[in-house]
Amino acid sequence: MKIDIGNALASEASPGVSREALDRLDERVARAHERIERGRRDDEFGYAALNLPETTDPDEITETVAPVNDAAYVLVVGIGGSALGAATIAEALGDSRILTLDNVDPDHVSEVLSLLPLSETAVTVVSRSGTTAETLANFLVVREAFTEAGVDWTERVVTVTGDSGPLRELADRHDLPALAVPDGVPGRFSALSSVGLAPAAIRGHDIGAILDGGKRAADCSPSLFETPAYAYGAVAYALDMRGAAINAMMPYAESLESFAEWFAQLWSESLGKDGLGQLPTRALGATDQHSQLQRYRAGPRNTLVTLVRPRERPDLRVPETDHDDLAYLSDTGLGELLDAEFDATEASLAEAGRPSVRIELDRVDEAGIGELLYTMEAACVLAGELYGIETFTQPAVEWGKRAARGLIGEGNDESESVAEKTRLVVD
Ligand SMILES: O=P(O)(O)OC[C@H]1O[C@H](O)[C@H](O)[C@@H](O)[C@@H]1O
Repeated sequence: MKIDIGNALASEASPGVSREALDRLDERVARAHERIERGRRDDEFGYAALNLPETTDPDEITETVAPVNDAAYVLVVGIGGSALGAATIAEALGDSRILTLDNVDPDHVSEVLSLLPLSETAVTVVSRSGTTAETLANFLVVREAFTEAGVDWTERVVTVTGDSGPLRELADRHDLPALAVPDGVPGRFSALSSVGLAPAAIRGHDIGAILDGGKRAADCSPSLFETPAYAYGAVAYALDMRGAAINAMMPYAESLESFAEWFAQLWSESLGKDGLGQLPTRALGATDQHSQLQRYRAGPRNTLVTLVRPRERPDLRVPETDHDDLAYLSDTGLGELLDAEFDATEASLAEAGRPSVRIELDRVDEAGIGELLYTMEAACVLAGELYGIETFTQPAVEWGKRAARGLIGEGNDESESVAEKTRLVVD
């Protein structure tokens, strides 16, 4: 994987970071690296996630899901870090038979359940805490749909959860295949564990190759000039400090659209603390080139655009035509056109002096997605060290989670403050 930070330099863009500032920042990166390595060595909470390519056992996952590996479809029931990694991997591998329920929208849940052939569907129900209301509510609905369809749900469900909690009790009571969420790994950093890999394993994908991709990125040296993950984390941090409060993640591949969603959780839950942190936004090239690019290039100077693409992709030729006006398209490929769009967007931003970073992976395949996920996680951990915040907690999200539980349950302090909210209603 290559990361090009040239268009984020102060000589090219505003906000931008000067070479001298980068050299100074590199000294802080070296100290942060030491801290990260210590955390990895001691398997400290959060830092342990960066060991997953080594510590995750792909055979254990494959063996545990074996009772359901005849499934034509997999339905992932989870939310946040318990869903986005699996969805990102499924999309990158081009597997549209892995579907995700990560919202409690009744119309959507009903539609998904009515479309799936349940007797040929495996369900992975995933919750680190085992208590998340959306996941457990969806699971109860899914379970009932199986029963109504005359399918024994206990034969179709795999659980992925912690050592205790309601989901673990359920797995024990019904003797369900159960995978453990590894200790010390927050949900948004768990893509390279059973959490992200179990659905792909059920569908017969080579999850070992995904982990091998992670290993390729895991050997970090203490300099941003040598480690792509650190280059990205350090530059994003430095640009934020200079006013780029928004980080627009813009992959040029449909197979990476969910990756941008996964990145948004990683970046915002990890770094949005103490009044700090970039707001990650999601875009897709070339589609959003025809909408959001206007704002990136001509709006406030507060946005870093992160452009991501594979260096190789299968192409699809554009047929020849006898229309003179379209002749320039003849004998090109859609992939070639997409690459030209990527280059044009990058140049357009540079021409207006707006910062961008280019991330290129070899291919969107098992190793490619493993490497990309790991690189962004390491970038995020590095950025957290530079900000000096607690990267691995999410107290603001937990508040909302408790309030929602209080509102539909017996009430609590958080749900009371919902009722006390000031209203100024216009009807
Ligand atoms: O895996 P669970 O315990 O069900 O949690 C699912 C999600 O819940 C919350 O929203 C957390 O802030 C997320 O980080 C987490 O990924």
